[in-house]
Amino acid sequence: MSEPLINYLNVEIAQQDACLLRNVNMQVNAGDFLYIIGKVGTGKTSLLKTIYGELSIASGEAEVLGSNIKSIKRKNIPQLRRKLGIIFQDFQLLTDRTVNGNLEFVLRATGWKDKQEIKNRIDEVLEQVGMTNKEDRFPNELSGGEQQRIVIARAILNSPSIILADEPTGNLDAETGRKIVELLHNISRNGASVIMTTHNTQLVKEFPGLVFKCKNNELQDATHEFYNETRSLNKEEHEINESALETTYSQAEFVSEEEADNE
Ligand SMILES: Nc1ncnc2c1ncn2[C@@H]1O[C@H](COP(=O)(O)OP(=O)(O)OP(=O)(O)O)[C@@H](O)[C@H]1O
Repeated sequence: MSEPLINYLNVEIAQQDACLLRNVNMQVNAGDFLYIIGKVGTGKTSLLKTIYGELSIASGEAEVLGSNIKSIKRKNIPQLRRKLGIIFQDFQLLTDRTVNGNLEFVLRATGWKDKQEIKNRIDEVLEQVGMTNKEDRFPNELSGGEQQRIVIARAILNSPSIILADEPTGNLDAETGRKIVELLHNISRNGASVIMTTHNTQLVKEFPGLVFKCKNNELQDATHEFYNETRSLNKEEHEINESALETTYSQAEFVSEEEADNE
């Protein structure tokens, strides 16, 4: 099997000397779809920041696309970031440019020169995110969901092998959020790895992936806990008939999620 795209070994992540996560062990392989969940302030965003070189790791060993994150030189960070697609919840499109202008800006900044190639690539990514015919719109002429699609289009322009999405559905209504996660899943099916932080456990259930939870200063593998549904049922519930079981389970799930959030 090929090397993981991201390999973290016993990494400690801190903000201003306050330890957020310790002993982080995380391997991300091509095509993985990985959710990072956890309560507010538990270090999800900080973890993503270490991947794109915005925050140094406090200790341990970390490699991202062959770069050693601990020893990487500041001048080499832009080069690493060009191989990543980064998506934030506040869209950060340039408001004084059209969709086309936003996408062209990134392509030119990353070395694209040929006018026709630029046009073709913009057409391709807009098609991929279902936004053809919107290239002349300014960001304020688009809905939140449409803006987020353009941000995703921008993130995939240079065919990154890793996409980092920090709460990409945070500002969107439930249905639009679903469509965005569906789109990210489709992109990962084409080979990119996606790492997405979220508070929306419903989406995590609906679109399965690997699940890591920031809790008690650790990054815990919660994948099994999420998808092994029978685990949250007690013995009595197993004895009731099948259709009642389904209803009971969705309630039990809801309660246990709330309990988890209230911990
Ligand atoms: N630049 C910074 N300087 C100092 N402390 C910071 C900085 N950024 C974040 N922190 C602190 O680090 C902790 C973790 O923040 P982080 O943004 O990683 O959490 P999170 O799990 O992503 O939270 P949320 O769910 O609210 O997005 C918080 O207590 C936060 O106040």
